[in-house]
Amino acid sequence: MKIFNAQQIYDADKWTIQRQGISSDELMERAAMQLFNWIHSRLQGGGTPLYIFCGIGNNGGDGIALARHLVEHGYHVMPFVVNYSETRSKDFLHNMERLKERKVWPVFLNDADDLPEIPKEAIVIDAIFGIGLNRPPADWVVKLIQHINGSQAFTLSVDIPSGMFVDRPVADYNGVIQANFVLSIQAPKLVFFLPETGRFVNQWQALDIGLDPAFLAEMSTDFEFITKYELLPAYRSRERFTHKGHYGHTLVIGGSLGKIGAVALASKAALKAGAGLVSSYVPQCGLVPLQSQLPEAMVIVDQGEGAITNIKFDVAPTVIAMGMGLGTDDNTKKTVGDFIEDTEIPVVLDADGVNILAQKPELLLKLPAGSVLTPHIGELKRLLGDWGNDFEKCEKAKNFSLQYDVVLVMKDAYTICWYKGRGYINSTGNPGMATAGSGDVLAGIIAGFMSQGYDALTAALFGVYLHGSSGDIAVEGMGYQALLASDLVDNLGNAFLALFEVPQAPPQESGGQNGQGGNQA
Ligand SMILES: NC(=O)C1=CN([C@@H]2O[C@H](COP(=O)(O)OP(=O)(O)OC[C@H]3O[C@@H](n4cnc5c(N)ncnc54)[C@H](O)[C@@H]3O)[C@@H](O)[C@H]2O)[C@H](O)CC1
Ligand SMILES: [K+]
Repeated sequence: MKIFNAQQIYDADKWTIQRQGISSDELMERAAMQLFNWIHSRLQGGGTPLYIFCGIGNNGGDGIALARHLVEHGYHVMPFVVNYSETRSKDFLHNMERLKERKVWPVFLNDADDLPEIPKEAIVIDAIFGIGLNRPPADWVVKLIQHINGSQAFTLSVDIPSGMFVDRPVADYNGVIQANFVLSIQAPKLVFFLPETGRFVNQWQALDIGLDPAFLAEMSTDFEFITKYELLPAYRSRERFTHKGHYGHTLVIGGSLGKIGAVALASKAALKAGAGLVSSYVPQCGLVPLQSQLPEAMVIVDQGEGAITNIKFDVAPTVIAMGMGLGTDDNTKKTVGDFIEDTEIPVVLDADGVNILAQKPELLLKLPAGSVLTPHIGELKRLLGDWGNDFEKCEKAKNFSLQYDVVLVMKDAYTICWYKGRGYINSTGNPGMATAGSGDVLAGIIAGFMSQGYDALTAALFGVYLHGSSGDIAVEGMGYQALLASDLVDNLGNAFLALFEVPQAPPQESGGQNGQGGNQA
């Protein structure tokens, strides 16, 4: 699902109005109907008071039109106009007239003395600012936002939490609506997925208002939200007359004394992801533990006892997953550096592998074509240097991936994979996955996909998605705290099966429990 910027949304509006021969007012009416249907199907006409705070732009217009539908269906509606400007939009004014025709007169709020009492059992509908916010709100509007946040009432934001810009960092963290739920018009916004702004969005759902599909399909976007529907066309089924040689050979290089488990997790994950063969390259201390716990993998031992000191093997892997549990021994760093410099086999570099690149940036230019880096936030900082905010972080990550022609997997609550100037935002995962070994499993899955012939980007997208999906399935049976990285491996088969489950109802683009969500690896 494409993620549009504000200009693209305005362009799509214009085009839709022209192409479909409708007025902008009719488009707003579609948005209001979708908002109404969503609320009505949940409240079923219940008597909960609905406090609707509307700005004077089109976001406010959505709110006023919604108020009319709710009034017509007998809801207990308390509409307010947050009168922050004299420049009202045409469709806002139009909907105000319609509401007044129904003998409903919103209360106008003009300054901080006007803040209404909001009972905590009320539902607040926030339609103050939408994607048109272009400067920090006035102080009294910030006070209103704080007042709403302090009310403890369930808060539903229309399109985007008010006070949040759609394309730049928050100006004042105390001046943004803390939304329990966001009903986002047509598509989710990038800011829902970045940690600094995403924390204001607990759950969200996109409401399709029928913007011209051909126009949307043609528009190229900087970001895409990856669900199984984006991935399924790239899935390769297992053919009958094939053997293990058709599915490639993953070599996992890593481990040091006390950290052999990382290699075991990555190796098993690669096998579970479908690699035909997996070899694990470890120091000598890894031989017995690996052979005894993972009989399906072959083990190659380095000459070093407790750490890898001189990488040498005589197999011909399709892909190499490298870095998990390596440690920081000087000999290890040297042999890994030399190896990266010489090899032409695509690598999936994780953990200490990434740190070695950060220390020796000259190696970045030597990375084999089709390689993938999977840093967590700390490793990313070592690689890119610090950033001022999430937008700057994204810009740096995008440029890094472009400069070195690698897939950069930026692991976070919503992991973003960067390639060729685009960011692919993952939709699965949960905070239970913030646990030791989770990243080793991810690197193994991605390598397992690459070994089967998937290109690096597709392998990364499948890997990140299935890793998160496996975590989501696992926590259903155990909760967040008890999740272990090995549960992610054990549930990978179920995650594959879930790819092919047909939903009972048409798929709804949604995401959520953001305060609790994320596929931290
Ligand atoms: N296709 C769609 O997604 C549709 C979305 N709709 C809704 O329209 C809003 C966007 O409406 P817009 O009028 O452009 O902006 P806002 O409602 O966000 O209003 C802001 C308004 O006020 C001015 N402004 C900006 N910042 C400030 C400030 N700090 N203080 C005072 N005034 C400010 C700005 O110039 C705007 O005019 C979108 O979010 C959806 O909710 C349509 O209903 C249907 C199509
Ligand atoms: K809003």
